[in-house]
Amino acid sequence: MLELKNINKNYNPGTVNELCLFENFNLTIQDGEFLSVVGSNGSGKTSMLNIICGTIPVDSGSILVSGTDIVNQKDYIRHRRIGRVYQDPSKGTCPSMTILENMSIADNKGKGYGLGRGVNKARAEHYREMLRDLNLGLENQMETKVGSLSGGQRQTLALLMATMNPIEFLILDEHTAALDPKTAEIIMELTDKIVKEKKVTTIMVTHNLRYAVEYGDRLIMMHQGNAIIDKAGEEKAKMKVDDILETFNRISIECGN
Ligand SMILES: Nc1ncnc2c1ncn2[C@@H]1O[C@H](COP(=O)(O)OP(=O)(O)OP(=O)(O)O)[C@@H](O)[C@H]1O
Repeated sequence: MLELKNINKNYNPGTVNELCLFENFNLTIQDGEFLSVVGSNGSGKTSMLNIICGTIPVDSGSILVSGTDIVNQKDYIRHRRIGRVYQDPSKGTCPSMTILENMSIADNKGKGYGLGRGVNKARAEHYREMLRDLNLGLENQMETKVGSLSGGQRQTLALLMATMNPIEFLILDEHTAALDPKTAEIIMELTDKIVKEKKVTTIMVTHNLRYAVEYGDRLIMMHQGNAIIDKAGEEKAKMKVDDILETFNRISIECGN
């Protein structure tokens, strides 16, 4: 179980740009839950992910993983149990290295081999099988530099690399936003397959309301650092895109936008 407890976060404290984003923010995510997160620009979605990953510190509060507070744990330690895929397909992979080299580095993550562990025939064959499953023909391009792949191919590889080793949390930060509709659909189907197979606790931030409604077993909507909608189970299954749009429209009117 992942628990954010009484999280407080001020950006630029003591300056004219001070922003109190989270004030006693609480969120509990069950093991194996697939949580979709929607919300307007600036509502705090990415900040929440960064707080979980440890890339930004909190002012106060706890982040409990199975009851242990990791709030002071360094980000590189937390990353051992987290796979993260970003909006930008160029993040999460190294463009000047081949597919094979990229996969080898991802495979070595958290295993303490450093860069010294080479790729033997068996490992290369294992990667080839994983790539073959994607049906993108990447298994025949293992010596191709990742920088020459299309955005969709690269994002697929980034997702595969983020999840190829056992992880406890999969963090998806608008990971389909830069893709064309067909490729985005492929990535979402692959995401769903991976989440179900690995039963990994997943947090997916998306502006695609249809994906938020169709995928996952819980949905929250963020607004000014709060979760103003939180639906799971039957309630989530019954949700429609129009329900979320209605709330979006209501809060924009309330905020005078
Ligand atoms: N490092 C930072 N320093 C100062 N302010 C920040 C920082 N990161 C985010 N913010 C501010 O915090 C607020 C929330 O930003 P955040 O990126 O978390 O929102 P978001 O919901 O992910 O938005 P979007 O949908 O546009 O990606 C914004 O007002 C943003 O300007």
